[in-house]
Amino acid sequence: MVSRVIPVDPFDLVLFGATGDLAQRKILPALYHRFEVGQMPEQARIIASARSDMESHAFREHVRSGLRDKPEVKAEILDRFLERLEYVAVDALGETGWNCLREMLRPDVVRAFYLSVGPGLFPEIAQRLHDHGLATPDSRIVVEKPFGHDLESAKALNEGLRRCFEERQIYRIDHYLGKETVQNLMALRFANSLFEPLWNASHIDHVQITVAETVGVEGREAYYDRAGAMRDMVQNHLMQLLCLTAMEPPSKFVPNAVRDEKVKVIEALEPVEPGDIARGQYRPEKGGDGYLDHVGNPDSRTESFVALKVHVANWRWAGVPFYLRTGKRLRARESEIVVVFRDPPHTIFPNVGHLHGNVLVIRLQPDEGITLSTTIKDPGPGGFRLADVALDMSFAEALGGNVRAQDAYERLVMDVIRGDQTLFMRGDEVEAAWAWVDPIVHAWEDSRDRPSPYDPGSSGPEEALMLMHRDGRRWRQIGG
Ligand SMILES: NC(=O)C1=CN([C@@H]2O[C@H](COP(=O)(O)OP(=O)(O)OC[C@H]3O[C@@H](n4cnc5c(N)ncnc54)[C@H](OP(=O)(O)O)[C@@H]3O)[C@@H](O)[C@H]2O)C=CC1
Ligand SMILES: O=C1O[C@H](COP(=O)(O)O)[C@@H](O)[C@H](O)[C@H]1O
Repeated sequence: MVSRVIPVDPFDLVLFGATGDLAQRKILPALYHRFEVGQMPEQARIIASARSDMESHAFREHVRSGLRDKPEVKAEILDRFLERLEYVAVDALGETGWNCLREMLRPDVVRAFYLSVGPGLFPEIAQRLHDHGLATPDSRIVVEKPFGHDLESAKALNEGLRRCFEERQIYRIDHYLGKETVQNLMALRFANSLFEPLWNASHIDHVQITVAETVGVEGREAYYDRAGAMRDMVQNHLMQLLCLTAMEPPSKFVPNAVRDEKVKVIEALEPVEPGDIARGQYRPEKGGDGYLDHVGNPDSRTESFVALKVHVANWRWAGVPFYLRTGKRLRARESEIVVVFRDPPHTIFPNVGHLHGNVLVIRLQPDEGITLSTTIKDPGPGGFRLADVALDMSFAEALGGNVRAQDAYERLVMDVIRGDQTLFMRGDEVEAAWAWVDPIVHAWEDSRDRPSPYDPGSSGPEEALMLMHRDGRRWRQIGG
């Protein structure tokens, strides 16, 4: 299956923080790929910007050296892509560069400002874009995560941005929303008639959402030690996965209809009981370093793992627990949503042993796909026995081996140019998520308790396993 690429309108994309890690590792490669597939029209231009003083050709060489060794990058296409790049030095906190930037921008194309800089600079840059006359009524501003450290700081960021831009112009990135399978979750639920009638407390026993990473906190130690897993991952990525799993069908697939439904889920979340949370911090590896060494803070009480049981208090989900967990240095890199259906109300097959029954696994990464386990008759000779089998669908295989999956940033940047906010978080959504997270992290900060240590390469601390065991349930094995 080959999908047709529709070019977007001509644009000027100003990338602040263009020399930084995220821009080099994610945003510029994403733009290269959209160029390669023909989604960028002739008149599309990327204006890279940071404080460092350099000429455009030096910046292009910098980008070339980061991209040219990637196996999927073609030298001749890279040359043509680099011609679309200009560089201008701008100090977000001073006056340098703003006039130059204004002169470069064209009046008759889509104008977008991507702020790949620390969140402390968001209001500063928004204000200067406004004061220097660069922000037009139709221009767009894109901001990276973290969107605040708590409710108060998120409100301050929203106020800072809204002084200069309207909500319809603000694109708050959560890159999980750009992942193919995350969007497939909506397609699965709302483009099929099979699942939705069963998608409620009458038929679903519980839901598990796991985002497990093998990496530690390397490279972002200072930020992470202030944030921890709850702020870094649960407040945004896991919250979004929970919302898309639990929300009511929106009336249309349009930004505010989708986002209204997500906000209702967040507002329906019950406060979490302290006994329903497990926190962990990874130990030193044999002969190596652990979390405390990595962040250079022997007293750190920041969690690199968290698991929690969450309830969505509404008719659809009454009594259905959602178990969430995420952590660093775990056994495997694996993100999935597992929907465990209730057992049949009555079994006509005695002595069949324990089976898993119907479990729908939506795999976000790696090997994106969907598996539905069902119970069938075991074809073996030993009488009437039952067995679990998986109906397995890997997207890579289903869509043809030669289709390269789009990276989340590719989709999101092009959605900005198209002016589609569906996959971006609205201001009230972010604030609602912080309002739910704040009491949890503040309680940790007020207590002297430490997170439980866990071994690198494991599934997290024992307490996380107990969270489900005591309810008579089990996590799906990470990397299993
Ligand atoms: N890196 C990652 O994996 C992820 C990052 N993010 C978020 O993305 C944003 C950028 O992160 P990252 O790329 O890692 O950060 P870096 O520290 O690597 O880069 C920061 C960029 O901002 C520029 N900058 C800093 N101060 C100023 C200033 N006063 N005026 C103009 N430009 C300035 C820097 O360039 P110069 O020094 O030349 O001015 C540099 O280009 C952050 O909000 C981060 O939280 C989100 C998810 C993942
Ligand atoms: O936003 C973040 O996400 C990454 C995980 O993203 P993935 O696409 O690789 O799953 C995480 O490592 C990082 O700590 C966090 O800030």
